[in-house]
Amino acid sequence: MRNIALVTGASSGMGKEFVREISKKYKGLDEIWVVARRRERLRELKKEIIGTRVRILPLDLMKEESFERLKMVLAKEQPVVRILVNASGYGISGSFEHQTEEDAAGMIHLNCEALTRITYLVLPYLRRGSFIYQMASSAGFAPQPNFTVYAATKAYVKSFSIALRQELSYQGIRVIAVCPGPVKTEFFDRAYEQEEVKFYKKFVMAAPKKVVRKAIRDARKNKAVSVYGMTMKVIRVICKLLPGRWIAKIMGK
Ligand SMILES: NC(=O)C1=CN([C@@H]2O[C@H](COP(=O)(O)OP(=O)(O)OC[C@H]3O[C@@H](n4cnc5c(N)ncnc54)[C@H](OP(=O)(O)O)[C@@H]3O)[C@@H](O)[C@H]2O)C=CC1
Ligand SMILES: CC(=O)[C@H](N)C(=O)O
Repeated sequence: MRNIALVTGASSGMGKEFVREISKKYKGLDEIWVVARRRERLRELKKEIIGTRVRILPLDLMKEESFERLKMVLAKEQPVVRILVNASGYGISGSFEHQTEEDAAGMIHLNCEALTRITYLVLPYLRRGSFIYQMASSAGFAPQPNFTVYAATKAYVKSFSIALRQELSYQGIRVIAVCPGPVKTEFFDRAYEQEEVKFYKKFVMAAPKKVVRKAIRDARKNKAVSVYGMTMKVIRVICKLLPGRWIAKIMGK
């Protein structure tokens, strides 16, 4: 029986960092399966990882055939998935009306639908003691004008993860919603292509390695949500205390 970890969004940012950390921190894994569109990036990562085999699955999770392919590979290999990390995702900032229809729908497609389908496909291969890391965001704590669709997708991921965690707790499978604030990755190149990254985001920008290490520690403590940094923890409490429409008003200004 082969024990594996499956990481989506592994070609950059937090997905890539998860692969690095998993290879060091989880003993007894035979393989790490890495998913993203950029094959070259995945090859570079494979070369870097020592001690655990890396299997490259160059898949576009916006395309139907990718799910068929993953389903087939899982059915053929019959692995035990010890860790699933859903880190593929993107965001586009700016007002809803100035966004392209493709992007507005695309964020929902990748951040919500693909993440849900991957979780569903992998579920039969998880066992007692397995972990699911879902990349949500602090953007999921409250509605965010000018990041409207993105924040809504992350509210979905957070809600989905917390409910699923409860459902799977009886099988001894742990689900954690990872909810960092701004993290220094390529995410911002695409998200803020049309405008400057907000100064307060630059101010609290975290290193991906620290966010991922904290997520792994929190998952081991069986936490439902992982939030990196004091600022984001305070923001989370504020978002719990104030009505969403107030937060939206403040953020909108
Ligand atoms: N950076 C931040 O501040 C924060 C990010 N997050 C969330 O964390 C997750 C990871 O983000 P981060 O690491 O920052 O971003 P990156 O842009 O660095 O990484 C995104 C990953 O998603 C993959 N991806 C994008 N589109 C597709 C697709 N169609 N099919 C398959 N894979 C795809 C990319 O690979 P490729 O292009 O090769 O396909 C890449 O590996 C996202 O869900 C993001 O929303 C949450 C909180 C904060
Ligand atoms: C990109 C993110 O998800 C981050 N939490 C932010 O709000 O900037």
